[in-house]
Amino acid sequence: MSKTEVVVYENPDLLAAAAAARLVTRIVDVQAAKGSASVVLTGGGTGIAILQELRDSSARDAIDWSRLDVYWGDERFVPADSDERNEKQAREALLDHVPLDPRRVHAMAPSDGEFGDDVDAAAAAYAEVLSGDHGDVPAFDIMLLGLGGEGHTASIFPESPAVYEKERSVVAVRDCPKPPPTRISLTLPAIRRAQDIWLVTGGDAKADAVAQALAGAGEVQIPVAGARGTRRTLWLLDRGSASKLTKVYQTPTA
Ligand SMILES: O=C1O[C@H](COP(=O)(O)O)[C@@H](O)[C@H](O)[C@H]1O
Repeated sequence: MSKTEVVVYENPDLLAAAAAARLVTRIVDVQAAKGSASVVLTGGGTGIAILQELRDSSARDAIDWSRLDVYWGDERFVPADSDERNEKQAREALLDHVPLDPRRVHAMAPSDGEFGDDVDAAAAAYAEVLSGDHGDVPAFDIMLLGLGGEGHTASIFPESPAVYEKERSVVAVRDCPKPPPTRISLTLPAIRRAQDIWLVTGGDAKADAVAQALAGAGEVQIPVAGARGTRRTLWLLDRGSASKLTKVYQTPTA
């Protein structure tokens, strides 16, 4: 299991800008080493702010966008044109502004897509997308994950059926405490296939969950505690979300 690293930025804007810069560097390094790279996106305020920062950064041109696979860690099961959809927000923030290969953008189905409102079928189809020809969930190069104040990550909520899932890589999620209630999510076993997991979040409302996860809480109560990469587990926080940590972590000056 990878060591946990924590970096605390002065404010949410700096956090988003620094995470975007880190993304460019990591994607370029992986592409140089292997030819192509894969990234798993998150929804949520910080996740989308990072994509906006990347769109506005001239360094984004260092990435070979045609050799990048894009996946999602979770999706809200709503119509394709809903503003709540993580894919729509990511497209508006970044994906529609860069020359990605559309065949390498792997979105989860919306509730008005080919599976209609059958969220189980949509989740099973995404599991097939992940397993592809090799039969295994990819060892994603970089996975971005946000978290909720009660400790959820992706759409895995505390004490919910999804947090107990050991076999499937993708599940349908119902009755979420946070709207919209129906979602699709990678499971913790699939999340733990990622090489790098970057947990990105800002604001005081996340401070308890961050502190509990980093203090070693169990993943059933605090699912984000179960998100660990095989190569690296990196928490990128702002002062608010880090405010209940007892240990002093690295705070960059710029
Ligand atoms: O609903 C979701 O929320 C979380 C966290 O979002 P935030 O806006 O509170 O930071 C996000 O990680 C997840 O992808 C999304 O579906």
